[in-house]
Amino acid sequence: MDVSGAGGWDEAPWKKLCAEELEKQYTPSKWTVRLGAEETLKTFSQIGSQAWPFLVFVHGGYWQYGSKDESAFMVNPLTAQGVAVVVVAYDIAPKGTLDQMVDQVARSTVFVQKRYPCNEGIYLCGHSAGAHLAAMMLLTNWTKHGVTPNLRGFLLISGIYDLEPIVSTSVNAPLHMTLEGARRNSPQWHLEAAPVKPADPACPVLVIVGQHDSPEFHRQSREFYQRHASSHFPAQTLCTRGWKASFEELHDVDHFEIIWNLTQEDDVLNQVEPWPFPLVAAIHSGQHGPFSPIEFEEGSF
Ligand SMILES: N[C@@H](CC(=O)c1ccccc1NC=O)C(=O)O
Repeated sequence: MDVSGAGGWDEAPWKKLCAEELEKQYTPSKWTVRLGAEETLKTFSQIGSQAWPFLVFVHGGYWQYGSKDESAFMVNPLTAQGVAVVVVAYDIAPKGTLDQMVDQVARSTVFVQKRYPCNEGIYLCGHSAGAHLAAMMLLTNWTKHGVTPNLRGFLLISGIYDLEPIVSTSVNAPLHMTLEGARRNSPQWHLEAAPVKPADPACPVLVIVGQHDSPEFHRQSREFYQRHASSHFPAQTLCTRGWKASFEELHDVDHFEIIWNLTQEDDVLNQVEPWPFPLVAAIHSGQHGPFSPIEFEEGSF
């Protein structure tokens, strides 16, 4: 078939247009009827940047088991109430080292900020080893990441904040942490060593432990939150470091029930009172959502 325009075909209509008119024809924003071109493009580019609150969840599993795919259990109660939920993937041991996992969670948080710059706050929530990784974000120097995430709250559930005791347990077999590596990745020790102050002093940090968590888990949470007379740590704690921290022992739950309960819409963690976060206001205002869960692989940005 002859498509050249020769051989009896009419000349293609667009060929009759001058360069300027052709340009206009192929610039859709010049044809909008309600908003101006610039405003339309700006509005459109923000469709994917809605002003939602984001809950970024970091799963536990002693840095060696668990995955994002098994850890989306809190998505429905939260998305139903207008909170976008991000379930973070990170390379567990033996593939990943503690340093890498900490960096991956930082980069995942930065991803959310860059992808959704209009977010109404990023709330970091972690369970167990995930609470440790989330807690490391309290001490992250964001300048090297090019953006400071809009962190508005931390929910640290049954976490470990001093990794030194872990070095002496079987948990360390696949982790290969040295004492130095353990300290480097211990938020409890960073509170003392690094002169990091909260970027937003109003950012609340809720440290939660289950009533039936072991005494060592209780001690870890309490001492991260606030110094006790018997503490062997240096003087700094979340409270003395200027964080708006609070501590909660959740009644009659163990290390696992404390997080299973997040699947329940009427669970205490999903209700107003123990959450000192503005997230609660967003959850209960009903002005957001419903939304789909957002999941992404670290490194996809
Ligand atoms: N091996 C551990 C399991 C464990 O600690 C765990 C399991 C699932 C999710 C979190 C866990 N702990 C910390 O990250 C245990 O037997 O208790």
